[in-house]
Amino acid sequence: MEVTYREEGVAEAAASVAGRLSDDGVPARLAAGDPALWGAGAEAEAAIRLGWLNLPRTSRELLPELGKLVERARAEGLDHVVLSGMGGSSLAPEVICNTADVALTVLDTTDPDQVRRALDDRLDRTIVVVSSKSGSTVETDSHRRIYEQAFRSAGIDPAERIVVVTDPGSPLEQAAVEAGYTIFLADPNVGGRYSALSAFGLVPSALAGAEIEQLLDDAAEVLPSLALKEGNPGLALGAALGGAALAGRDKLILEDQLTEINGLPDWIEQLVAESTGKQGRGILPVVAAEPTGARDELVVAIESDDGDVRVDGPLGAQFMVWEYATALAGLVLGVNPFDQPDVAESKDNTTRVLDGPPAAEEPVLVDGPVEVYGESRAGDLSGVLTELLKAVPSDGYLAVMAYLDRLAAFDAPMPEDPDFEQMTEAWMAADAQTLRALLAMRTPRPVTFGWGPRFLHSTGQYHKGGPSNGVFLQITGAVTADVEVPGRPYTLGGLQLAQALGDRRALIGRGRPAVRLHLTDRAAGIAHLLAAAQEV
Ligand SMILES: O=P(O)(O)OC[C@H]1O[C@H](O)[C@H](O)[C@@H](O)[C@@H]1O
Repeated sequence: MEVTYREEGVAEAAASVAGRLSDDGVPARLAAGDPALWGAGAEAEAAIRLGWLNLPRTSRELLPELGKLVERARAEGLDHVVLSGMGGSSLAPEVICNTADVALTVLDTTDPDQVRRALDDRLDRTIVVVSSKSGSTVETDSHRRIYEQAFRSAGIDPAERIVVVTDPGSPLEQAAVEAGYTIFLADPNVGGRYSALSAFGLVPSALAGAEIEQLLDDAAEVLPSLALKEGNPGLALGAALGGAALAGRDKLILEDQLTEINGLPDWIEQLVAESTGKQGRGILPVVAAEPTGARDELVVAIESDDGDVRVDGPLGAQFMVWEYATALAGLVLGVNPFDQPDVAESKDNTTRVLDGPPAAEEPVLVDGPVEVYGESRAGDLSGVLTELLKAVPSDGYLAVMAYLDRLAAFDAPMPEDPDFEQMTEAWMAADAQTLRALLAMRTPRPVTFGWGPRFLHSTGQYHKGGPSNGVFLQITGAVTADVEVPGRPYTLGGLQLAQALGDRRALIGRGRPAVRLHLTDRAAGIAHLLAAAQEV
C-alpha cells in the first residue's frame, strides 16, 4: 500500500502535519486504539468506536458460518442477492461487489419504482440481506416489511430468504429472532462508516460471490505499518487530507477512473463527509467531477497519476488506510470523527412531516413538467438554475440531490440496434446525474450530486454541519404507482417526499438556499431540466 505526493504544496503541508503528529506519538496511539486522542469531549464515543482496527483479525471468525450460508444459498439456487441498507450498511458491499464484478442489488432508496424493480426481479431466487447497525433506520425497516409481504404472497417462507446483519440488542435483532431469520451480529464497537470489513461489508458481499478472505488478508498486511512514523500510508494520507484542509484546500476531488477498484469514491464520500463535516468545518468530497484547478481543491487519485496525491493498494488495504487517515484528519481539524450530530435533524423533520403533513406549498413557478418551490424571481427554469449558480459563494459548492429512481435512465428509449455510443447518449439524456455535469460546466465551483435519501446518510451531515457555503437543489418526482409499507401508515412515495421536505426544512433553518424542483412527469421533467441547464 503506497501513498505518493505529486504536488509540492501538498507534500509540504502534509510533512509539517505528519511531523507534528509523529512527535506526539499519534500513529502508534491510534494503531493501538487510544480513545483519548480526540480530546475529552470525544473520548467516551471514541472508546466504543475503534473496533475497526481489529477487524482484519476478528472478522475471520465469521468465515465458517458465512461459508455455510453461501453454500446453502447456492444449493437452493438463490442467485439474486438484494441488500437493504443505508450509508455504512451498503456502501462498502457495493464497492466490494463492483470490484469483484459480481451482481448485488443494492436497495438504499425509498423510490417506489426502484424498489418495485428489485421486487419484480427473480423473487423466486432472491435472498435479502437486511443490514442496519441501529436496527431502526426507516428505509431498511420499510424494505424488510415489503419483502416479508412479497415472499408470503408468493408462498415463500421469509425465514428462508431473509438474513439480518445488526448490532446485538437492536430492535432489528429482536424482530429477526421472533421471525426466525438467520442473524449475523456485528461488532458494536465499530461505527457504520468504519464497518467495511465487519459483517456489514462481508455478509452481503460473500453471498453475492466476492472473495472476502482476500480483503481481510490485504487489510491485515497493511496493519503493522499503521503504527509507524515512517512508511505509514495512513499517516501519509491523513496528513495530506488534514494538512491540505487547514491550508484551505478542503474540496476533495476523488478520481478512480478505469482502475480495478470500482466505485471506492462513493464509500470514501460517506467516510470523509460524515466524519469531518461538523462544527462549521470539514472536507467536502466531490465524486465524478473533473478537477477545475480551483485553489481550494485537493485531487486524490486511486491507482492513477491524475491527482495531487496517488493512493495505490488492494481494496482491503484501501478501506483500512482511508479509515485511519480520516480519523487522523478529524484530529487535525479538531472534530470528533465518530459522530454525526446533524443527521438526526432531517430524520426528525421527516417524522414530523409524516405525522402531520404541512400546509401545501404553492410553486413559485411552473415551467412545463417542472414545478419550482422556494425563493426565486426567475421567469423560467434556466433562470432558476442561473440564480442558484450565482448564489454559490466563492469558497462554496452547489449540491444537487435527486429523490428519484437511480436506474430509470436504463428505461430510456433507444434507437434500433444502438451501438455503445448511442446507448450512452440515450442514458445520459434521461439521467438526472447529467445535470451535475451540465451545471459544472457553467460554474468554477464544485457541483456535487447525491441520490436521495442515500446521500442523507453520507454528505447530508456535511451539508448541515460543515461550512455554511452550500447552495442546494433538490429534485423530486411525481409517483404514479406507489408501494405500501405493510404495518406502517405511509407509502414509500410518501416517505420519499417527506424526506426531501424534511431535509429542505433543516437546510433552510440554517439559512442555506434550498430550492426544490418537482417533476410532474419524471421522464419529460428530466429532459426539460437538462435542456434548461444547457441554456444557462
Ligand atoms: O446501519 P444503520 O444504523 O441503519 O445506519 C445507516 C446510516 O444511518 C445514519 O444516517 C448514519 O448517519 C450513517 O452513518 C449510517 O451509516
